[in-house]
Amino acid sequence: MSSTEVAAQVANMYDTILILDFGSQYSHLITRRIREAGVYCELLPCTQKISELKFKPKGVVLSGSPYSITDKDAPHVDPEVFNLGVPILGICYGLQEIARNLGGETSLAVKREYGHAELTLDPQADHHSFHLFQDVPSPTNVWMSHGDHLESPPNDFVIIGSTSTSAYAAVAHTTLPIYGIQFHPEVTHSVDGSIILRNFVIGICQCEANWTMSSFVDKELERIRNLVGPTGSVIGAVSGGVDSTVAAVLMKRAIGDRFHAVLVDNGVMRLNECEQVKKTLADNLGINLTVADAADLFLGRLKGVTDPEKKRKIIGNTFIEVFETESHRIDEVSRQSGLGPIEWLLQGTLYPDVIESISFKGPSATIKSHHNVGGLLENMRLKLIEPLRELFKDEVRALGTLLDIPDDLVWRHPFPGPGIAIRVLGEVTREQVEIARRADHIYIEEIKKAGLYRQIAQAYAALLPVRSVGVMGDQRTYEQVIALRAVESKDFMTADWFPMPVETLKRISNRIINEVQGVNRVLYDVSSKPPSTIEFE
Ligand SMILES: Nc1ncnc2c1ncn2[C@@H]1O[C@H](COP(=O)(O)OP(=O)(O)OP(=O)(O)O)[C@@H](O)[C@H]1O
Ligand SMILES: O=c1[nH]c(=O)c2[nH+]cn([C@@H]3O[C@H](COP(=O)(O)O)[C@@H](O)[C@H]3O)c2[nH]1
Ligand SMILES: NC(=O)CC[C@H](N)C(=O)O
Ligand SMILES: [Mg+2]
Repeated sequence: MSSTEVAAQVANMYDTILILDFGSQYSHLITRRIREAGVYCELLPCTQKISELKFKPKGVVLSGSPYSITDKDAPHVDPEVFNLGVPILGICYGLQEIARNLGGETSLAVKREYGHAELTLDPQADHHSFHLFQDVPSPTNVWMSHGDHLESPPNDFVIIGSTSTSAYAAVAHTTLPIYGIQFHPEVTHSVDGSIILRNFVIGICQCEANWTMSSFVDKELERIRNLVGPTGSVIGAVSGGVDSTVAAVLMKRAIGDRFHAVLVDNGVMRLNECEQVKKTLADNLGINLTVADAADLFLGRLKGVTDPEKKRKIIGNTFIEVFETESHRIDEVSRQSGLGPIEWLLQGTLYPDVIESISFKGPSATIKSHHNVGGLLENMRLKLIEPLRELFKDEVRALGTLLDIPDDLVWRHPFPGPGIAIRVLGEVTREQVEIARRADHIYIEEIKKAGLYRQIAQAYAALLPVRSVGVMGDQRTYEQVIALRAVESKDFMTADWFPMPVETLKRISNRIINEVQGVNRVLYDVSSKPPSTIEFE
């Protein structure tokens, strides 16, 4: 089954809003806000042919765009969208696109408008039974980001809101449920933006607000069972991270022991991590788990390697090799015990990955080659099952809580596939991994003690490939340096360094230097992303 077919399956189970993406940097936020209103929505590129749509939306949102509507190569929507007979909301470029299709006029603005604006509502002007601005005070603060504007709206459109610089900041058709707004309701700077979007999807499109994690669980369990059938078996790699754990627990609920989880001990996991994951997943959550001990194999292949990309490639390729060997073994055992062959591979793909891959803007430049299980499929001839592909990270966390996964796992910071290997700069040896591991363990322990863990998106200790001079017990030391990294981030695409309290830093530095042999200096990383990245390699 193709991934669009899977998406359509889900879209057909809920009242769904279709968001057509013209490449705006805020498009995914429209999706977020609508989901927060409890309504399911799908983001598709603006080039989507309406006749090829696999579900019937209850309403359509046209996003903003970096293009100017007057550009020769500007993207345009399939005009059939206006014949769907469902409500339409155009945001910024989307408004201009509505005007272009329905006979209005747009032009390049004299001056760009970026930032706050005060929107004054004209309640008289909205003739529809449900008002787009229901419960919104007038004036209200909105966020503008545009160069072009409406010169005149199409026939039968009236103004329902304006600002001092935009006469047509909000317009509506007098009889049809078609709306256009020049500002961005999806960004938090538009203070009543969420209410406006909720008014559109629930009040105007009349969607049922049934997108909740508990309804998702019921429907998803049913979908998985139908997909896999009464005898099918599924295999999946689990890391102990949030995504793979939630996906694994969902599979366990759906098909029990016909789901086989594999944890690869690559020798570069955190301190005691493999034992802990085994305890939680197998002992507490009852998942059918195999731990493949491949630490020697990984560390052997990493010997003498210092180049970050080479390390990543070695770990990625070795991971695939180990996982394949394990899955053949499990397949064999499964056949012999009468459970049937393994036909499916579980992946913890999330919605941001899906958005990225269908992005209207196309793929972005490779900064680092991320290791995940994507490379497995070609050789394995397994069908893919991705129960989280409709969810954002915070939805995955909510789902995890609902599935009774312990809090410390649900709120765990992300951990990269290549693990500590990309946090030990220079050659990765067993001894170096051990130093980084111990320092990291102390660091995280103290962050938790200080009650800061949840405020931080990701924190870890890296071991730098340099030595510095120190003095301990009147003796000269010449030892290594630990760098502490902690960042705040929503999506890990951009990040700011976390302002760690000085007292906490003092305690951490003191403990690391005293307790971790081989370290005599601790630094705190104050670089944001960009221009740095979150990981050192
Ligand atoms: N050591 C490992 N053993 C088995 N599978 C792994 C290992 N490391 C990574 N994976 C696989 O690679 C996938 C991608 O890793 P990723 O870190 O993005 O997700 P995660 O670990 O599930 O969650 P999180 O993002 O919270 O760390 C995991 O979901 C898991 O399937
Ligand atoms: O599963 C993963 N496999 C990888 O190879 C990998 N490399 C980086 N990361 C994580 O991605 C986020 C962004 O990291 P960077 O700013 O270093 O690119 C951060 O959360 C990183 O921890 C990885 N995750
Ligand atoms: N944010 C937007 O959608 C901007 C649309 C268009 N690029 C403009 O400048 O008006
Ligand atoms: Mg991980």
